Amino acid sequence: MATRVTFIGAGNMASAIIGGMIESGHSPSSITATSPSDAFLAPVHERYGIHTNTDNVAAVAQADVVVLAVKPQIMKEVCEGLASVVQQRRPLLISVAAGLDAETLEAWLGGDLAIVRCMPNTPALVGAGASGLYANAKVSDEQRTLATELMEAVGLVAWVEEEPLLDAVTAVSGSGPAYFFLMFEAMEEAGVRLGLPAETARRLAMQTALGAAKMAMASDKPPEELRRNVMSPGGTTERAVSRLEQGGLRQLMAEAMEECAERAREMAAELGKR
Ligand SMILES: NC(=O)C1=CN([C@@H]2O[C@H](COP(=O)(O)OP(=O)(O)OC[C@H]3O[C@@H](n4cnc5c(N)ncnc54)[C@H](OP(=O)(O)O)[C@@H]3O)[C@@H](O)[C@H]2O)C=CC1
Ligand SMILES: O=C(O)[C@@H]1CCC=N1
Repeated sequence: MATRVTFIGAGNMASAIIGGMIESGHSPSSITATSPSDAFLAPVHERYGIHTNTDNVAAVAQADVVVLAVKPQIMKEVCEGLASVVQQRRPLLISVAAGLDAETLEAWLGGDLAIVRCMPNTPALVGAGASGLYANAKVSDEQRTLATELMEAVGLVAWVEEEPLLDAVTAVSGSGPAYFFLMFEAMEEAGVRLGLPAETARRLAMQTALGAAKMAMASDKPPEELRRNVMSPGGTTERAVSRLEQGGLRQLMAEAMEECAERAREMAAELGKR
């Protein structure tokens, strides 16, 4: 029988993973998603053909894997409500919440449980996600393989052996799509200022990002060399890149990502109080 996966929460991140799983051939009938509101679940059911349920406990009672995909701020309440069924059923638990550490989640769920923390990102929806995974000591090799298979169905998987590194993963890839979307906005606005129709500037910017990522992933050359190949001496790219360097792009990126990781640590401290 197919592995039965229940998502607690059916929002942006859960929908992205569910959409990617189905796209990669996972049977919709083995997936359940929960949310407090039937009105919210109806379109999810309609769109993906999965089971939906407003009752978290009933949905977990049938699950082999439970993906905790609610906002960190309500995770304590949700976990405490699930503790009894989880202790009985003992599924593999995968939390996608930013910040919250495995020890805290395990305590909220009644203790002594296999917990994988996963930091995915929304491009999972199109099978191009990037996830960092960390397993607590109770996760078996089979369960690690199961978590890997589940997340590889929607993109790249990288395991980290030290839990705090998940905050770095959050800064790179969990929040990362937003950095590129912001870059698209900025490139579109600048393209329009240079006279292009907005739609043309947007499509060119996105295709360029896709092409650059594909090319860099297929190449054995580091990004720096690929960049230098675009920069003809005395040419246009050199002028643009020097402006970005003078404007402090690298330092700005370092600071933004440090803030991101710091926020994950703050959230853990704020929410992890038991
Ligand atoms: N968005 C992203 O790019 C990423 C998010 N994450 C993590 O994913 C998690 C979810 O984020 P995101 O999907 O963006 O948030 P959303 O707000 O989009 O989704 C949260 C979902 O949880 C549902 N929910 C609320 N209360 C309950 C409950 N008691 N039981 C079951 N479901 C409930 C909400 O339903 P309703 O709307 O009806 O309240 C909603 O469907 C967070 O912990 C976040 O840190 C991780 C990586 C990337
Ligand atoms: O912004 C957030 O808190 C979540 C976690 C990573 C991406 N979105």
